[in-house]
Amino acid sequence: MKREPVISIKHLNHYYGKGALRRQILFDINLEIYSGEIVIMTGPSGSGKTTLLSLIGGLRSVQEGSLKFLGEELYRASQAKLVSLRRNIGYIFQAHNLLEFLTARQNVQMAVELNKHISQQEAIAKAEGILRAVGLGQRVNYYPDSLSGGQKQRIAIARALVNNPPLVLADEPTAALDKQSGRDVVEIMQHLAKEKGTSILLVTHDNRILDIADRIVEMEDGILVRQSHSAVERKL
Ligand SMILES: Nc1ncnc2c1ncn2[C@@H]1O[C@H](COP(=O)(O)OP(=O)(O)OP(=O)(O)O)[C@@H](O)[C@H]1O
Repeated sequence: MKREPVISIKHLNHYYGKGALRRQILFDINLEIYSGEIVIMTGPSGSGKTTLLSLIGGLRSVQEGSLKFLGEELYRASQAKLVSLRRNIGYIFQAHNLLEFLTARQNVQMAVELNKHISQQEAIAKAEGILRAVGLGQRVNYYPDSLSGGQKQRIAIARALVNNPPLVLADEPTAALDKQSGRDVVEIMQHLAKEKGTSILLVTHDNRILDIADRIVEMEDGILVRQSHSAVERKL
């Protein structure tokens, strides 16, 4: 039986600008990501990685080609469909985007309460549970300001994963961290993803974390120039 990919991209092109200023940024991208796979995307600055990530995340409209998330076509999808898609994706960015006036637990709890009609007690229990899983059980009532960069990034991971999304998108999650904190952060992501069967697409310049990937894809001038085949595809 052929497994349905979480993400399936075919002949995707993308352009910025209008008229004479219109410039093609992505060229004929083809990529599939399967359930539970960790895919790392590398490539020089300006090669189009963030653009591709934002298209996959439903943060931009697909202009040309096909991009399917769990079998649902995003090309010509309505805004309402994109909004509902975003609920199924966890986002982790370099700037962790935590709310400074909320504690670690409240930052995570808010993500739970946005998505589901569950009681406050349940939301608190879920938030505290995942904060323990990322090693912050002793810090649930701390404000981000009083935590280290690595600890803040772990809150962002907890927030991205707390609703068990099928896909997590991470853009340079270790860029602001020292070597050990960066390593800890990606190992926590790897561990939680494998435990829950979450797929992760992670953009990075950080060569020290490439070994956590099941597959590495490389972007150059808007073209996916190299991609190793995943174990899942090899088995098909
Ligand atoms: N909103 C925009 N409008 C016009 N051009 C843009 C826009 N966003 C990005 N670009 C251009 O598109 C190209 C690809 O940018 P993108 O941010 O996707 O690359 P990247 O590989 O993620 O780079 P980095 O590693 O530096 O984050 C760059 O030349 C950039 O200047």
